[in-house]
Amino acid sequence: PQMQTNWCTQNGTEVVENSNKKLSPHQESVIKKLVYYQEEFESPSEDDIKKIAPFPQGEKEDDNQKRLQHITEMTILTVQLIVEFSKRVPCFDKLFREDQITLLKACSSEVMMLRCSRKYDIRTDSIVYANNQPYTRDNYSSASISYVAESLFNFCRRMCVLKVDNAEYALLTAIVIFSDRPQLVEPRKVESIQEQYIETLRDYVEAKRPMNNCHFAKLLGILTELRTLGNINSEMCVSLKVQNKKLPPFLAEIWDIQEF
Ligand SMILES: Cc1nc(-c2ccccc2Cl)n(NC(=O)c2ccc3c(c2C)OCCO3)c1C(C)C
Repeated sequence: PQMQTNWCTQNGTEVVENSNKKLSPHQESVIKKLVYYQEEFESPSEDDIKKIAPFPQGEKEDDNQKRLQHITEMTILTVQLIVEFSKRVPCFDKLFREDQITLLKACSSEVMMLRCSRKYDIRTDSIVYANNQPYTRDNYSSASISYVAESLFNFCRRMCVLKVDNAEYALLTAIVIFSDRPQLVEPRKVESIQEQYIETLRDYVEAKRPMNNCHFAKLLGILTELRTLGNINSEMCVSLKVQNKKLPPFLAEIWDIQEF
């Protein structure tokens, strides 16, 4: 049935507007594909997790480095999943290899935060990740990076309140991937691809929640927040380096920790 929105005009006569714009078949198939690959590359496999050094239990001081090591190795596995997902996002293969790498380096920490928020459990106020170990508050504090945990968990709670569904997560991830970044060879091309994903998200939200016209705006607000969180991550990487808590080469390279 045609969903209808009744708008009352000043003099009280009713103007009936047809509100549910349908998604085009193309948009439907893009969303289906994104959600499929989002599930496919959601968490590291059991075997991969077995290869990671176990998270040291107990409160020994020097274990801080080992705890950070554990978080770092889990992050490396997750970033690799993000790379696999990106390769299957429509239009990503239309970009120069150079721009694909620029986009992946810049979006990986932001997509990581987005992934964490999908795993956030508001009841236990923790991020229930693959082996429900690495991204918990006390793991962050015992890895002596507790100061960022607060803003990560606040972000996760905000996402929870917004009740973002799988399709919205997948579209948001695509929009984050095709964000404007420094040194792109084809910035206009990346921008026009992003615009298509933003339009699809808008049409999806309109079709799903016709009366809620600020939900889409709130979803776009998430992008700004992610940009800030990603920047804090970069600053943290530099400060870890200064504290001589070296990050593995893989992360140092993708997060551009300059060898100074
Ligand atoms: C190995 C490693 N893995 C992560 C990470 C872990 C989970 C989500 C996103 C990221 Cl980037 N981080 N970054 C953070 O944990 C991190 C950094 C800054 C933040 C932040 C997080 C989660 O959260 C929001 C505020 O700023 C690190 C380092 C560099 C320790």
